[in-house]
Amino acid sequence: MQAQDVLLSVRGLARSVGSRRLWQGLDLEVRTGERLAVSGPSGVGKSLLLRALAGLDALEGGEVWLRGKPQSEWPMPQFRAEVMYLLQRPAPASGTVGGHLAEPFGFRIHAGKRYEPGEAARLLHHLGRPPTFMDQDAAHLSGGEAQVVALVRALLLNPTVLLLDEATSALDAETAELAETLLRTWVDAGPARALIFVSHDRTQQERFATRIQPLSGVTA
Ligand SMILES: Nc1ncnc2c1ncn2[C@@H]1O[C@H](COP(=O)(O)OP(=O)(O)OP(=O)(O)O)[C@@H](O)[C@H]1O
Repeated sequence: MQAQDVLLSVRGLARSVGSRRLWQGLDLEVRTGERLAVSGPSGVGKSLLLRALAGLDALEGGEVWLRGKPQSEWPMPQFRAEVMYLLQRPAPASGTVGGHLAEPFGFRIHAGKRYEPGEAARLLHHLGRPPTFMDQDAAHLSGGEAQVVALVRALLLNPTVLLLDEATSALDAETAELAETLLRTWVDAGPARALIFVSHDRTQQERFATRIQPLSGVTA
């Protein structure tokens, strides 16, 4: 593999909460085509690691790199358009599902992208949602439906790296596997895509990950 295959990496990352040091000297990287699982016991800092990778929390030590350039040198909106973080409980949305999916295409940072309703419908269909789902009230979705919408919204925006923080945890087993198929296809379609995910479901980790990185194993 070439150095340019590395899409996202961290070097020497440190994080404390209060007086407790969670990790320091943490190194990690994800390359084109990878589906990296970050594993570890509750409270080890998996979510905080994904938040650091996404540029959502200030770094205490170390540096995050995207495609060979430090996070600090990226305009943050552009960085966040390339490194997208999906959390377990997506923020409440308003309007219809279709409107919510189309909304970010009106943001300046996504100006070069075009909303394709047909593609949105195809992805929703793959995840078992009927055509009428587009007209449903986005504010009153179930936990699993909200995860489906968040996932489809992210895929439509086509980032470079997707960070999934228990982002399929509310889905039934069948839909979770359909989501994995969709994500696998998305990563493989490239040319330069990868994802990092956190899941408490050990069978999902083993089934879906191309590599598993134990967080405790990288703590200095
Ligand atoms: N904003 C915060 N302020 C203070 N402590 C925090 C904050 N966010 C997280 N923590 C603490 O940091 C530690 C790591 O949290 P994090 O959510 O990253 O763990 P995790 O490994 O994802 O856990 P889980 O598997 O239970 O989701 C926990 O002990 C948590 O209580």
